[in-house]
Amino acid sequence: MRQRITERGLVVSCQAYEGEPLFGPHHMAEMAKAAVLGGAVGIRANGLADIFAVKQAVAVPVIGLNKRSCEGSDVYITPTLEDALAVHAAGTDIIALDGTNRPRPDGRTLADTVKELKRRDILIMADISTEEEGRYAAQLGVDWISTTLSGYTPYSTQSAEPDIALVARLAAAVQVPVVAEGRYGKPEDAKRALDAGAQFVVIGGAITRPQHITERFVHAIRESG
Ligand SMILES: CC(=O)N[C@H](C=O)[C@@H](O)[C@H](O)[C@H](O)COP(=O)(O)O
Repeated sequence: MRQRITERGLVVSCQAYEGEPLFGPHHMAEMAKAAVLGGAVGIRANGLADIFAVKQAVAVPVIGLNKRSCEGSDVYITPTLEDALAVHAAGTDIIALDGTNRPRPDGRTLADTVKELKRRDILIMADISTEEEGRYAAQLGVDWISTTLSGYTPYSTQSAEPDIALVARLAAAVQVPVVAEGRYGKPEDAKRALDAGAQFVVIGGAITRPQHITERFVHAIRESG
């Protein structure tokens, strides 16, 4: 039985890139266990092997995606219907996919893709970058709208800070639950996003990428010294 995330709270995104010390399903599954011990209400995981391992390791719902760059398309978060079905087959509870209306590598529109997944009763989180994209994805019938891509498309707000204003605008505009994601580095920002109307906040690097956490401390020490 695939699980929904019904609670308000924190979801931890456990992702490492190839070449990083923590890359690999074993490390990500252990990271997920640690996140759940800390109170996470869900885990976000990338890649089929990581999704499978994380599902075995924790009982909370898992949001799965498959990041893949494809020639001729800027869409890389679960870019095709085939990717989405593979993520589903790996056991994920919720599929995260690019929720923008940009051309997709398989030639399907976002609407076609959502329709096919909904026909199979699959839970979908749409990763969007603007209010307009969020409104459109909500209209298509996705289950969550996440601000994941704000700052990562050339036409969205560019900032080093999380886009809490977008969370607030979406929460007022759509009936679908809104997720705050992207550049949440401080607990007080996560709290502000929930106060702005997010159902939950997804935090990645600030919790699960020790090399970046270390770098932040090292820079702060250098600046002060
Ligand atoms: C833009 C994009 O590709 N975001 C990815 C989505 O899965 C991940 O690289 C992020 O780590 C995740 O969204 C959490 O964000 P942050 O690591 O900033 O807390």
